[in-house]
Amino acid sequence: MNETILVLNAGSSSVKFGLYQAKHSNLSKLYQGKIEIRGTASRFEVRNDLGETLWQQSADIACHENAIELLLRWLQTQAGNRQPSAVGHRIVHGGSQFSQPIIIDEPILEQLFQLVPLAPLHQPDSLAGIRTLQQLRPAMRQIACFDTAFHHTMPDVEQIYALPRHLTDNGIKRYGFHGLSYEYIAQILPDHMGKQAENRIVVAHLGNGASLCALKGRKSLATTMGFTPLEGLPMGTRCGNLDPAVLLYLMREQQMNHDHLTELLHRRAGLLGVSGISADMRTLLASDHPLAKQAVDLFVWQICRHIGAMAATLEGIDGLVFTAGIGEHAAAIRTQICTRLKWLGIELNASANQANAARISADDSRVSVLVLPTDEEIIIARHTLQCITA
Ligand SMILES: Nc1ncnc2c1ncn2[C@@H]1O[C@H](COP(=O)(O)OP(=O)(O)O)[C@@H](O)[C@H]1O
Ligand SMILES: CC(=O)OP(=O)(O)O
Ligand SMILES: [Mg+2]
Repeated sequence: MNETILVLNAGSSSVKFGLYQAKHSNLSKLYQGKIEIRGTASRFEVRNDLGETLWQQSADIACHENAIELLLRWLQTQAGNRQPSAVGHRIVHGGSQFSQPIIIDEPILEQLFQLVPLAPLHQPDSLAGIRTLQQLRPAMRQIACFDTAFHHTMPDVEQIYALPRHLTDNGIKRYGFHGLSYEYIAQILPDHMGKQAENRIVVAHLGNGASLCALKGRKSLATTMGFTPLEGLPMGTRCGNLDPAVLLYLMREQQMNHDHLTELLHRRAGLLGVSGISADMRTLLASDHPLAKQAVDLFVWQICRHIGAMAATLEGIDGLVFTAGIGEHAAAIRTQICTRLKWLGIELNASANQANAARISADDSRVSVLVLPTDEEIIIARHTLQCITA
């Protein structure tokens, strides 16, 4: 058995990818990289198995399909005979139907298309990627790995909204997302915390999309995202929690229809909407504009509130883990969060935090605070390998 597996992780602001060589059940990484989709300021980066930068270029990329085409061209010219024989996709919404990775066929793809309205920033791009590959590489097996799957362990009270029963029965309930990232963190947590990993842990996945997950026994007990990746924290361009009556008001008083509201809540709100400057945390932190500061303040304020709620759900907190673009790199944001959460028993080690070290809590901190780079791609590669060898 010798397979080369390509992993595609379509995020809301990027396509991350990995190429892995599978020999029997062993996976070794060949390349990992990222295409940041920022129009004319887009960047394409590839690292080798040691994490060293192998390739960097700026690019003009308008959408995820452009990004995948660029990646396939790069693989064709640079990856020699290591061309992928299977591809694993991160699929953000699996609805009630999918709780396990699955080989994609036409009926499954049709079911996934029906979930597009439930993840408008992600699902269309991942599914377009699947269609592109079906056309360009028809022989390649394609596997779907779901962001929602990890949260199937959440208790019913966490999954339901206070809505009439028939709506819950129709699938209008809380699914949770970033599950492939939480699955990775849950797997590596014992390496950093030993037996404490089984205790009450809050993971903060803070990227362009942002959510929290309460882990107990390394399983998901609660999360901030719900029916769609719009609920919970404010994000790059998403509003997070909102009084639903705001929508009723906008529909009635400003004649906003479904398309206006989708655009407003998913693409024009969040850090971008509040600052009027950018959805990108790097830009906001570098700006001295008062509205950039207010957007960052709101982000931190809401994260702290929700970490408090997660700790209440867990009946205490023993560990806090930061991950994803902002969580892994923005020391200033971690400082602001941890300073406000001192009352929970969190003490930061300032120099470790500045260095993005794995453990950033002070030795006498009751709560361990960690920074753990996520790796959704390796989780997808493992699931993909299991699926094609099953
Ligand atoms: N060095 C950094 N400092 C602050 N924020 C950063 C840094 N690097 C990346 N980010 C932020 O991380 C976010 C993207 O996170 P990421 O997890 O890659 O997103 P996604 O997977 O949703 O596309 C952006 O808001 C970006 O500004
Ligand atoms: C679910 C989600 O918001 O994903 P991302 O953060 O990659 O956009
Ligand atoms: Mg992401």
